Amino acid sequence: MAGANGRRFFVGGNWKMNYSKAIADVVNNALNNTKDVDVEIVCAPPALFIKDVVASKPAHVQVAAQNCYLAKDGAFTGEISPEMVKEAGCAWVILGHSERRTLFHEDDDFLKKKIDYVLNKTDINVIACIGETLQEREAGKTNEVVERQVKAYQEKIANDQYSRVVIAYEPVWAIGTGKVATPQQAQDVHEHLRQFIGKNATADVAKSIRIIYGGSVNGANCKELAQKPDIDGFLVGGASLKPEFEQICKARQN
Ligand SMILES: O=C[C@H](O)COP(=O)(O)O
Repeated sequence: MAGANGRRFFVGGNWKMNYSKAIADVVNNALNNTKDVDVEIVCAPPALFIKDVVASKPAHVQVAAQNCYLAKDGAFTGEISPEMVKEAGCAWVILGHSERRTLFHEDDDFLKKKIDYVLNKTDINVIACIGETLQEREAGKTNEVVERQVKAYQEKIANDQYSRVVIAYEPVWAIGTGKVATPQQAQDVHEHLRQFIGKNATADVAKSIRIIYGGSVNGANCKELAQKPDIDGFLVGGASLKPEFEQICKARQN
């Protein structure tokens, strides 16, 4: 069921390079208490453990890969294909996380090819990440940077494919730092993005696309962020591995 604005609240848990049976148990226990909550929940464990999570997760929870390549198979050492992601039981893939952009040099051009492949060759949904660095924010370039990043994705998204895409705005300076964007800082960027996305698509797309926030979201700050009209959910790193993930999934309800 969608919220009053027509957009269903969405919470992703990006486990990054973290996994143990104990962590999976903690997350499953937290998520077992979210069955009756009107929220779309997606967990993204490391690729090697996707099948374990698919086998043990509560039924209402979906699974994502943290990354994928842009071919079905072949000589691409170390990569996994969208088709493999699908076969393992994922409905989603995260693309363009800032750690992929910074540490593994994935740029807008490469990411646009990836989203093109995923949307057109498979039925997997995409969490498409964007976000500015601290230097870019301090230079007053936040809107310019997120516009460039989102436009690259938009070049490959047809109007009827936006329902398969969630945009994750994750300011790099807020990721893993404990320095969360204020609700108003996040709202301002989300509102700007919604308008910008509409210009490159349609008014209906602007109204319906879900734009989620990521960067030091936790059980204590999630409620205030969730009250903002253009924040449609979260992409959570560290706190998605802890019992407080339950509170984050319930941020709109409590
Ligand atoms: O994908 C998640 C983001 O990188 C946020 O990570 P964090 O919640 O640990 O700051």
